[in-house]
Amino acid sequence: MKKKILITGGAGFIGSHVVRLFVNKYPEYQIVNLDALTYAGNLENLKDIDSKPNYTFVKGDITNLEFVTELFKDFQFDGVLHLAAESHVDRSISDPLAFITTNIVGTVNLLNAAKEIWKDNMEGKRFYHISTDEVYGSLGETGKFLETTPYDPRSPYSASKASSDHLVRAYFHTYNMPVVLSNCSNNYGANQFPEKLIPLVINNIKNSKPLPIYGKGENVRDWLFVEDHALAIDMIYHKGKTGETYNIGGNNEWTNIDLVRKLCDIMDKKLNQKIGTSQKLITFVKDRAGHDLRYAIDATKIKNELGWEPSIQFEEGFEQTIDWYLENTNWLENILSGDYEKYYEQQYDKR
Ligand SMILES: Cc1cn([C@H]2C[C@H](O)[C@@H](COP(=O)(O)OP(=O)(O)O[C@H]3O[C@H](CO)[C@@H](O)[C@H](O)[C@H]3O)O2)c(=O)[nH]c1=O
Repeated sequence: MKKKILITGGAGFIGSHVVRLFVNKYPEYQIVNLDALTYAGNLENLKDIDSKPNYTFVKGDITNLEFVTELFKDFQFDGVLHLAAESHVDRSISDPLAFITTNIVGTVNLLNAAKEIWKDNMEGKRFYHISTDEVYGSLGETGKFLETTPYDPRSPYSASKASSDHLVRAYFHTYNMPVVLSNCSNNYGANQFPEKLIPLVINNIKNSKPLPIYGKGENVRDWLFVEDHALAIDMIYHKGKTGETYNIGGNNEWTNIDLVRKLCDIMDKKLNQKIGTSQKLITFVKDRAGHDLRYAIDATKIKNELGWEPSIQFEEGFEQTIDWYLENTNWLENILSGDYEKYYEQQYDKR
């Protein structure tokens, strides 16, 4: 019988790349994509694979325990890759409760449902929790996050993810749940909702709108191509050690202002504009509350134990990403027809 794998949040940004990889690479698995299709989830992201025989989509909310319990009973999953989450830091500042509910309660619902169907035999089962490097807090100008770095989350978003990480580990220690975790740095690539820095800047340049830079733009992020993240997830799901955590990063640090300037120059070339045109749109705005200064990942463990390292050079991935957003204007228009415009105006008004 085919192994049944549940991927939560599969219609979202990172989730859609993981679903595509698993559906194409593992015809011997039945992949079930569970997604609530909130503002950032979009089935258009998966239209190339949605008629494959080993793929099933289920619309549903992980915060609904009854629904989750029934789903696990019906499908009897062998494995879970849990990516469903509220993920935008700014939204967590205006509405923390949504993050607590989805990221913490939602994770516990999945853990409980898996525990229930696996209680007699955990052999060959796996619960993989996909998380963020933001749980480690903020670095100064030097140093990197290791798997042993103490947790120090500073936004409602990162606190909710830290909490869910702790709960997943608690289920490992208390109930012997066969768990594995990973914490990844900032991702870029196709399908990312344009509230995040890179697609937001691309979209705003296209529409000659201001490019809001929080504070002085000196905050540093470590950028990883999303398809490389999906490959790391595949490796960890299949080869990671039970109970372990793996940090994933791009070894590719940029200050926000340098990244945005680079993006502006590439966009000018692509739009046949004079170099410097897009940079004029850069607007320094009030800083994000509690804005973490720097994230950087030490990805030695995953390299040494599993042989993973980023395969796509930043220049190549970045160019590919920009082209994707320029070519997929319908995707941008469709996803923006939801609540984004309203949200964006509210964020911007506050500054
Ligand atoms: C949206 C926006 C962001 N920024 C800044 C804030 C951050 O320092 C940097 C990137 O912002 P964001 O794209 O929102 O991403 P960030 O807060 O780093 O968090 C991302 O990366 C995390 C991993 O580090 C993920 O866990 C989060 O889900 C993901 O949203 O750019 C601006 O200066 N202006 C903006 O308009």
